[in-house]
Amino acid sequence: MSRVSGPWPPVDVEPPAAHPKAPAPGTDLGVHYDECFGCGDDVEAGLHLRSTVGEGNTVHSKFTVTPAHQGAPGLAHGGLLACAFDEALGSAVGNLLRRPAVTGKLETDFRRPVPVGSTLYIEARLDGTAGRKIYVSADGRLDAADGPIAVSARGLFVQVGFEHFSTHGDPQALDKLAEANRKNERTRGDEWEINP
Ligand SMILES: CCCCCCCC/C=C\CCCCCCCC(=O)SCCNC(=O)CCNC(=O)[C@H](O)C(C)(C)COP(=O)(O)OP(=O)(O)OC[C@H]1O[C@@H](n2cnc3c(N)ncnc32)[C@H](O)[C@@H]1OP(=O)(O)O
Repeated sequence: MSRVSGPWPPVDVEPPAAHPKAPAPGTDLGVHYDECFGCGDDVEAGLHLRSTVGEGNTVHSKFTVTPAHQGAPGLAHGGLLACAFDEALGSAVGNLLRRPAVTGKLETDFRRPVPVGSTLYIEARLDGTAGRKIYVSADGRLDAADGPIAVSARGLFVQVGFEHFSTHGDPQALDKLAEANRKNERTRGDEWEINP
C-alpha cells in the first residue's frame, strides 16, 4: 500500500478566508471547554493541548506526552495522537473561520514513534473550503517547532448548525458553557463565542 495519499484538498476549494473577528497572530487561544479531553483543565489524564494563532491561517499547538497517554510501554498511543490533531485542526477551524463545525474525516500518518516525555509541536493550517466542507492539514514535530515530523494529518470538518450540539449533546452542559462564555465576554469586553 502506498504511503502517499491522493491530492489534497481532494476537490476544488475556495482559499480560506479568516473571519474578520478571528484572533490575531500571537493570540493564545485558551481552553474551549474545561471537560474537553484535548484541551480541558478538568481532565486530569487529558492532553492539555495549548494553542496560539500563527501567521497565514495557521494555529500552533503543543502537548506533552505523559504516562497516561501510552500505548506500548514508553510510547504514545496512536489514537491519542490522532486526538491531538483533531483538537489542533478543530481549533484552527473554530478560531480562524469562527464557524461551528465537526470532524467528518481525519487521516493520520504516523512517521516516527513519539516517546513519553516528548512534546509534539503541531502546526495546523486551513487549506480551503467548499460550501460546508472545510479542509485542513497539520504536521506534528518532535520536541521543537523545527524538529523532525512525527505525525501528519489531514481532515475534513463539516459546518453544522448549533442544533447539532443541542440535539445530540448535553443541553445542560451547553447552557453552563454559554453562561461561562457570557461572563468571560463581559470581563474581557469582547464578543467571543465558543464552538462546543
Ligand atoms: C460560532 C463559532 C464560534 C467559534 C469560536 C471558536 C472557539 C473554539 C473552537 C473550537 C475548538 C474545537 C476543538 C474540538 C475539535 C474536536 C472536533 C470533533 O472531534 S467533533 C466530533 C467528531 N465528529 C462527529 O461527531 C461528527 C459526526 N458526523 C455527523 O454529525 C455528520 O456525519 C456530519 C455533520 C459530519 C455530516 O452530516 P450532514 O448530514 O450534516 O451532511 P452530509 O451531507 O452528510 O455531509 C456534508 C458534506 O460533507 C461530505 N462528507 C461528510 N462526511 C464525509 C467523510 N467522512 N468523507 C468525505 N466527505 C464527507 C459529504 O459528502 C457532503 O458533501 P457534499 O456537500 O455532498 O459535496
